[in-house]
Amino acid sequence: MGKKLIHASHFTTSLAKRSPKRYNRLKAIIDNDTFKINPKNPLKEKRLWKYWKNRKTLFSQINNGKIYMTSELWFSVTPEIIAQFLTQFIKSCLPNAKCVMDVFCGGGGNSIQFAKEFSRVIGVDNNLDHLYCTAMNSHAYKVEDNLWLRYGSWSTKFIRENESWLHKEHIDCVFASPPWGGPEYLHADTYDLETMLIPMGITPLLRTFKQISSNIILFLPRNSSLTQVSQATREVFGIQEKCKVLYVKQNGYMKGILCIWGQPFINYQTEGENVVDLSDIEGDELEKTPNTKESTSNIDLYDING
Ligand SMILES: C[S@@+](CC[C@H](N)C(=O)[O-])C[C@H]1O[C@@H](n2cnc3c(N)ncnc32)[C@H](O)[C@@H]1O
Repeated sequence: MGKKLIHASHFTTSLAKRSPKRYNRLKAIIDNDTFKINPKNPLKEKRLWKYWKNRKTLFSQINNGKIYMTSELWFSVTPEIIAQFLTQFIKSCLPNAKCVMDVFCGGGGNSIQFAKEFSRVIGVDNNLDHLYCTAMNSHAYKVEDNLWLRYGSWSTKFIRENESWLHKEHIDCVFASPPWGGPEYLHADTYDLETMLIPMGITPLLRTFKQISSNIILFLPRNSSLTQVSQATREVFGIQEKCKVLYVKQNGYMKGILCIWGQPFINYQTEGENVVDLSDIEGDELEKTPNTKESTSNIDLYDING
């Protein structure tokens, strides 16, 4: 199944055998350990200092000197506590799940946590440097046995060309943290999910995911338009379908929202004492805000504090 999938445990050797051209592009990076983070050498790029200061929130293992990052990954990786929460949430709602797909897997922030709980995790990314970082980082967390990686650009064409093995995988849940367009996303009052999200708007993106699994989770900017979330839900899944939105806060700072589709997730009580074991995270149902009345009546809002 999925001949083009590369097992994370032998990512570089498999890449060298199967795609020598791609391997040659990475060779100098591999030989020089370019992306390996030395915890004793703070980053030189000023714009990354704040991420460096909080590096342990991204990967708790980072000070052990086994984590690999590109410049872009510093502001892209999902903080570990959020990735852990999400994994536990999926596990609680889908206790028999085996296979989770992480589209746009970046440096493996999510894939690694998924691989701790699920026996088959498939990470997809169109940046070979990032796939390499994910593979190396999975070694740091000793979860490489459960992780397979696929180089490719997510699109309707990708689905068409990979339809056969994607269906054979029986993917229980698709998670995606698509690029938000860099830290500039915060300059807009409302983040337009149809025009600002990369590589496509929320509606076409959901259509691609729906072909793979009915359980879908997206990590989106905190200022995302809920009206668009609601409209996309109706357009892609029909008027009866609901979307659960979790507001994710870390140390009081809103990091983003998790938009969740699929009956097992919607039916699961994300409040009170029945919430998954969140360690120091708790869930409380939020009052619907005034601008989210009728047009977003198919959305349930919750607040998650880390
Ligand atoms: C926000 S990051 C994901 C971070 C990841 N969740 C983590 O915790 O490390 C988005 C990723 O999407 C990838 N990407 C951008 N466009 C893509 C496309 N068309 N197909 C696949 N991956 C893409 C980027 O290379 C980047 O690694």
